[in-house]
Amino acid sequence: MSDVLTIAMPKGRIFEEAAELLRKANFQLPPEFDDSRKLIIDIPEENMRFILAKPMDVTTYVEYGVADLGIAGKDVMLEEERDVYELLDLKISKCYLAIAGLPNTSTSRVAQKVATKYPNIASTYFREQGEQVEIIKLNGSIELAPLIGLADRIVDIVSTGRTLKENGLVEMGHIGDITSRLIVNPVSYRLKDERIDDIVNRLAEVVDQL
Ligand SMILES: Nc1ncnc2c1ncn2[C@@H]1O[C@H](COP(=O)(O)OP(=O)(O)OP(=O)(O)O)[C@@H](O)[C@H]1O
Ligand SMILES: O=P(O)(O)OC[C@H]1O[C@H](OP(=O)(O)OP(=O)(O)O)[C@H](O)[C@@H]1O
Repeated sequence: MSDVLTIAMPKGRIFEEAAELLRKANFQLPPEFDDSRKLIIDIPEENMRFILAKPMDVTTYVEYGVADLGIAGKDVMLEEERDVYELLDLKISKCYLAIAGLPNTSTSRVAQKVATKYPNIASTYFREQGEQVEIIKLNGSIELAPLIGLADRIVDIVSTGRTLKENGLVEMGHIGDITSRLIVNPVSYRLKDERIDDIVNRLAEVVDQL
């Protein structure tokens, strides 16, 4: 098993679409893959090991080389800025990063508060806009912040727009489109390039048909 290839899979909402993509590309994933609390799943037939990680941590496992490959949202890549290469846009888990707030929120006041799960993306964005803001890091339910006066605006993921709508918030800017990407550790790519290219080609064929 020395040349086993380790792939970091994000648990949560990306998992199902990623697993479907892998199966369409003919990776033989057992039923326990989707229905287990195990965090390490070996697939000897493919000489592969899958580790199941929090979506925000996938780039960390890949940067440190404990996973050769990983599937990560572009949002996580932008936020974490880890030393990994992006190999393929898997075009799954589509959403976008937006700025939002209550209607009629003024943007003129200096040092407005911005709540987000993505402090690096948010500070880069506002710096580029020449706006001075105070970033408040939250771990979820970001839309709550402007409703209770913790922040003036938020930077968060929008998918259907339902969460913004049901909380009376409006979009005030678009930061970027997000999909999940196949990423690789640079050293793994040098050492295992043939196997990795084969995986990329198998997945690319499926992605092209999406
Ligand atoms: N509506 C959405 N909201 C959040 N993330 C989405 C959405 N649609 C797609 N994504 C993608 O899914 C990833 C987040 O997945 P998920 O929500 O399972 O993890 P999480 O935010 O770490 O969740 P939790 O902390 O609640 O476990 C994001 O990095 C993004 O790329
Ligand atoms: O546009 P929508 O389809 O409504 O999706 C967007 C919402 O989904 C995510 O939250 P999530 O469900 O991950 O919960 P969280 O607030 O705990 O992060 C995101 O942070 C938004 O709140």
